[in-house]
Amino acid sequence: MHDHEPGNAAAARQEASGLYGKKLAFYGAGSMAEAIVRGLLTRELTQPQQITMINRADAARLEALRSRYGVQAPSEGGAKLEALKGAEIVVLAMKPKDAAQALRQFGEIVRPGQLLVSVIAGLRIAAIERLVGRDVPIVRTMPNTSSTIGLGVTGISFSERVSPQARAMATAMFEAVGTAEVVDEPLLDAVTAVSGSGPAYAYYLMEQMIAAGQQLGLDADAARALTVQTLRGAAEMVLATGEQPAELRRKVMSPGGTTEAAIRTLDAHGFPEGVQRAMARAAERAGELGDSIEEGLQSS
Ligand SMILES: NC(=O)C1=CN([C@@H]2O[C@H](COP(=O)(O)OP(=O)(O)OC[C@H]3O[C@@H](n4cnc5c(N)ncnc54)[C@H](OP(=O)(O)O)[C@@H]3O)[C@@H](O)[C@H]2O)C=CC1
Ligand SMILES: O=C(O)[C@@H]1CCC=N1
Repeated sequence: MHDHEPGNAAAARQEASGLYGKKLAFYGAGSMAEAIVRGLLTRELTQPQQITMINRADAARLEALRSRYGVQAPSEGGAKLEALKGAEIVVLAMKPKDAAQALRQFGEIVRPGQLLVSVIAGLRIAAIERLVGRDVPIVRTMPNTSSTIGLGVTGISFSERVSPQARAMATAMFEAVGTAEVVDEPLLDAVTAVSGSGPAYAYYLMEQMIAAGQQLGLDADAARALTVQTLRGAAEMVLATGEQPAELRRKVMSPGGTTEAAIRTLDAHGFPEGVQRAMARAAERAGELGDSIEEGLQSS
């Protein structure tokens, strides 16, 4: 799937990651699972026949995944369980509200040596251990959907049981679809607020800029093209120059000019405080999701 590089680059990545040839089961086959699968296949880190995607009920979704990626996506219950049992790496990728039940089911069939990788917001390593056993190595992560195009960023933390090789493999899995930062587990809720949910803030800003551009007389296509390239260019400028965003902003803001007028208006409408409050609330919500999963485990 990767057209513009010599085959030996893919082979080097495959060797470095240790993922190639490993059986991967995605327990949950929604947006986030698809983003990772697509990224892994595009980077040729593994092959479609090594991947099984499992959901609860949506057969049309499974058919779409089979035809889009050539992965295994069984619809029959026994085959789903077999795939979970047989996988060397199981990626937990259902919504937090569905996690307790799914983990309970997995706890009955888990076998030693399997590596569990969770992408579930809020779900703590201790809660996973309670159901599947303390001997199972667990990787808790917070990726984002930009993994689809290899531009994701993922926060990662490990339980004590994760071996150095498994740490390297899990990190390589997410580096294959972007960049990865290892953080202490409690910081994953902050990562969720910054980069897990973050693409949505950028899209929301784009929505508002496109709508405002249209109000100012641009047609929809022009407003979209100008907005998207502007945000892309701004992100690339921060990376390419290494300068602080505040510094780059000052270079755009001529004294008494249009940008200053706009930024003052944003400040008057509470933009900085709004962003800070929004992200604090996202982090808090991640904690609440974790709490509610643990309450579900207690009531079982
Ligand atoms: N979307 C995002 O931007 C990000 C999401 N995440 C995390 O990823 C996880 C998944 O999110 P997302 O992909 O958006 O969610 P989706 O709703 O798109 O997908 C959830 C998937 O889980 C499946 N599922 C639910 N319960 C079970 C079960 N008991 N057994 C098997 N499959 C099950 C669903 O199947 P069915 O449709 O058949 O019910 C569906 O395929 C969440 O925990 C979220 O916190 C993390 C980072 C970013
Ligand atoms: O909104 C959510 O809960 C998930 C976690 C981060 C992005 N999507």
